[in-house]
Amino acid sequence: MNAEGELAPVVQSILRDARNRDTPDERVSVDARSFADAIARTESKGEIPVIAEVKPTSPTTDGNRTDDPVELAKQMVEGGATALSVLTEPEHFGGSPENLRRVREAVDVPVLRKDFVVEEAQLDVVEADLVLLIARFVGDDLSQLVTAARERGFQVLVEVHTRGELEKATDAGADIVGVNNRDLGKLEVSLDTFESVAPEVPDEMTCIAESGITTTNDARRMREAGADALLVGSAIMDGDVAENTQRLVSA
Ligand SMILES: O=P(O)(O)OC[C@@H](O)[C@@H](O)c1c[nH]c2ccccc12
Repeated sequence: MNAEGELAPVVQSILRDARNRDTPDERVSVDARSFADAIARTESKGEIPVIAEVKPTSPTTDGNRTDDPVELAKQMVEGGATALSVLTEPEHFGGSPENLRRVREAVDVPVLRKDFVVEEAQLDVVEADLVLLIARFVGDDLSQLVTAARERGFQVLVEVHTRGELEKATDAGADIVGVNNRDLGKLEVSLDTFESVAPEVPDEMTCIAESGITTTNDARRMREAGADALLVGSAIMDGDVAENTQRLVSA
């Protein structure tokens, strides 16, 4: 069975849509805000680096948050977010490249583009300080795609879910990895995933715990397991965004 056959049907349709979307002819050239520096600034204040995610909805979320993404982003920064993640996937996450463009203009922290990038031309859709590449979806082209993204000036976050994928990420020269606690096959979340994969992450890599982090306990648990930063969407989007961010930053 190929990797796609093991994916939840909704994830298969997300990938199909991503491949069929139009891409620009011109390459982007990004002057990226340093993610490492942003982490260091947060650490020096004795706070937990949190990447707060502007995610209007998702296949595993009830409802759709329709507030202006720029307002949400500003509140996240006010709450102490080290960086922001902005969904650009329109069909299943209510995102857009325009949301990212506007958010990046309105804040001065690094901004991650959250989408399902599987081929080079998709990189040119919009500028961002970091771009996400999901090891499971990119397959054998990971190393080429990492290089193509860096040539454009992006910092690259490679997402993994297993030790095998971590090895692929390492082989592809990744220096920032995110361990996704969500299994994209079943869409189930378990924080055990990070605890099992993180010890294998080489020390010199920046290691991010992704998904399913809700409470201050979860945040501390991920830090103890070796997370340099936490990527949090739903728990921040649900309610007062500034307050939710602040709570996790000072967990
Ligand atoms: O809302 P959560 O459980 O805090 O998760 C945030 C983020 O990790 C999640 O949105 C995510 C992780 N990897 C992705 C890839 C594509 C889209 C979304 C994601």
